[in-house]
Amino acid sequence: MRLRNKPWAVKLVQEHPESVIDRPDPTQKIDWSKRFADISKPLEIEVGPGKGKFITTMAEKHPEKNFVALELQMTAAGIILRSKLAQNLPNLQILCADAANIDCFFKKHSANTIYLNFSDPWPKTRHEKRRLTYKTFLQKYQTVLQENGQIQFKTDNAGLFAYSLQSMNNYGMHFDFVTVDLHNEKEDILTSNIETEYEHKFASQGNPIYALHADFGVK
Ligand SMILES: C[S@@+](CC[C@H](N)C(=O)[O-])C[C@H]1O[C@@H](n2cnc3c(N)ncnc32)[C@H](O)[C@@H]1O
Repeated sequence: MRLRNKPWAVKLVQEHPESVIDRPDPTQKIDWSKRFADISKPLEIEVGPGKGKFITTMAEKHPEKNFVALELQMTAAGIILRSKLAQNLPNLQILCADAANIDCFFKKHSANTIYLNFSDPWPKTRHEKRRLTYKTFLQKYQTVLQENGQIQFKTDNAGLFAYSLQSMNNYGMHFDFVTVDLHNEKEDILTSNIETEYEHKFASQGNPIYALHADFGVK
């Protein structure tokens, strides 16, 4: 998804370096202890949050955790920042960067969950390496996640879901939860689900939502 460029979003990002790290140097680790009031809280990362409904809702509901929104597009980063400021979410930081460098920005084994929500499907075989569940991405997530840390993935795209199951299985990951119809799951699963913008759109069109939780097992 490519958002139309919004000059106000770029300006807002530039005015708030305390909340957004804009295209950092991948050779330098980020000192997150300078950005979160309490670094001992569990850290959760969403890769590709888009306009950020999921991550801002999570940050609001879970003040006992720290969140990082890792988003490629500056306009999306600005939209998330606007919500962060409006909702007053000190436990949310925005990292405007490519997830291909995720292992450069976080200490080893420092996060306990990585969320991949409605990632771009890149259906052409020649673009396989860009899919956020390609093996090189899985390897980087493994570096960043704690032992028993989880990847939580949701999509409306059957092809990307099948591909991701296969890619994670080939990598030796364990599946803790898999569904091909998240919105018709049991009540407790439904009540804990936080919808994303894409999820709301596709589910309201009657499309099934696929989801999985997977971990790398104890190394
Ligand atoms: C299809 S949108 C989904 C947005 C949101 N997660 C949702 O469910 O509504 C995918 C988002 O992932 C971001 N993205 C794609 N590749 C990325 C990468 N390598 N690193 C960081 N963000 C990425 C895009 O900029 C876009 O905002």
